[in-house]
Amino acid sequence: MASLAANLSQSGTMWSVISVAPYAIGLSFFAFAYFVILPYIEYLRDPKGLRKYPNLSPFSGFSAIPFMLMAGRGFRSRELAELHKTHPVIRTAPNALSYGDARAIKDIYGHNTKCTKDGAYSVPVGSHYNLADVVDKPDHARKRKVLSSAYALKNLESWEYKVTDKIQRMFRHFDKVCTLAPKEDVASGKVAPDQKELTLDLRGWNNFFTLDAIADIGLSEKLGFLDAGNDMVTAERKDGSTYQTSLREALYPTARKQSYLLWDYNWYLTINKLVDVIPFFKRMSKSADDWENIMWHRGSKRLERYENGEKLDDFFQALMEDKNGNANNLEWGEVVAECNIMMNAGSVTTAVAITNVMYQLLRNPKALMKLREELDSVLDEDEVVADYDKVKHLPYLRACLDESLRIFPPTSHGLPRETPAEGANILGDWVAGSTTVSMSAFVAHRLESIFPNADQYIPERWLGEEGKSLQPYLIAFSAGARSCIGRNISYLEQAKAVASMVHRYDFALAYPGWELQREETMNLILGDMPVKIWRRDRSAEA
Ligand code: HEM
Repeated sequence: MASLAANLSQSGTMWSVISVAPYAIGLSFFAFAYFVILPYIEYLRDPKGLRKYPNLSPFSGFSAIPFMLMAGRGFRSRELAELHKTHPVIRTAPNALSYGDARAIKDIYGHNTKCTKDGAYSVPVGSHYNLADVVDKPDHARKRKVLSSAYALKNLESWEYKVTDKIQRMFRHFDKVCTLAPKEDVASGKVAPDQKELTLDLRGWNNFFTLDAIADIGLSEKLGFLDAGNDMVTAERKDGSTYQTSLREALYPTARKQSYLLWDYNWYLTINKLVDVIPFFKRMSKSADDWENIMWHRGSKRLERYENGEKLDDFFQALMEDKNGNANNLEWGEVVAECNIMMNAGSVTTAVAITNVMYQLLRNPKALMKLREELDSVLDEDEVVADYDKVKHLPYLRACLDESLRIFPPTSHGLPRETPAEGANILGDWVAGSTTVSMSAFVAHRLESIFPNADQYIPERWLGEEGKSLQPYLIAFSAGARSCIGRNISYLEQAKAVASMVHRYDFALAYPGWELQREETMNLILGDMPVKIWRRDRSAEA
């Protein structure tokens, strides 16, 4: 009986295999034809004239997969920078060109460009666009007008006290974990400090700082990460239930997933769901939900205060009403979307920037010394947090910040733009309509023709008239109408934080030659930065 049943089930399995086989074969053939043969025919047909450009890989003319795989290797722009040394234009995908010549900056991103943001921005959008992902030019202009008062310098400087407060809180922790001043050989970076004395992860604390600061500037919200020493926050599901989660764990993996998958716009949404069968990607999707839920909770709490008539001095207030108190009448989804981008773009990038400068200064003691001299000449000896008025025009401080933004731009990847329907002239060449074009800031900043010894940290290059003439090639904040609206907030945070840290403390890296780990997602994010920290001893320096 048992063997009859086994035979029956075996023959049943066989029949079902036989009956399914034609469909499987058909499907495979269809997939092969759709994903390989047709794109290859299109590649040979070359209706847009893109075949004249060298391919990133032999497959790039008919598939975006090689470009997607590059993301997995961790630093796409660095690989592109190498390739662009010999090729000014590279075809990275069937419909995408990467540029490696500084003249392309104006053509692609400049004020007069006809290029717009491409599918990379619109495809993943939720219910409402925010200022950074809106594609339509008039809609962008409308949003930028509403938001420009929120981001205006005048508002910004009136919010300085919020940044001061966060630096004070950060320094309470720094003071607590300060170690004893080391011997000269450790202080000068020649000898590794005792590993037990690496009491501070500077990268983590810079991130707590920028998150606490932007939450206060934006939503009058006290996240309290600097007080707690961690980034646990409340998130709220749409059914009203709440839970605790790590903010950075919610924020970073979402960008990582997009950087792997977001290069075939037609298939992104499908691929994005399909890959969730793999736990590695599934975890990233959960992070995206957590991020939405965090922002939903924060936004709702702030709305409650607004509806209760509280007039708070923050970005949210400026979103809801113009300076005369007239309602802006934005839909609630749009308000949440703007808060979302402000918290996201407004924290990650500046934390990366501050960490990078500190890292560069520790690796370049002469630059650090020069900066100290400049700071000591304007700050009182016992001044804990640098007053922005005193440091905002210091040329060497600004040069240190800009040189760091140059050598490792926090948003490093090529920001994709689409040529208008009628095509566009780029580098003197006509490029057909609806083609994706981009130039990575990392690639632009490593051009030897503009930045000699481009791999070296040389703040002096930004000084004087010569330095001024380099500014158009610093595209860490992008360029033109879609350039960063938050750059002034960022410079304020960077200048105050770096000046105050350098003025009050001394640091040593984990060992001579220690390097900061970087991973390029949409941003160039950083690994931990363990340091030994101690209070500066001016008498010993004299
Ligand atoms: C070092 C710090 C920063 C860097 C390197 C940076 C970089 C950039 C870049 C490259 C863009 C263009 C993005 C694109 O075209 O896709 C951009 C746009 C934007 N950034 Fe920043 N950013 C920084 C700080 C900030 C801060 C502090 C905020 C907000 C408080 C902010 C908010 C925005 C917004 C809203 C946009 C979109 C602007 C538009 O399209 O009109 N950023 N940023």
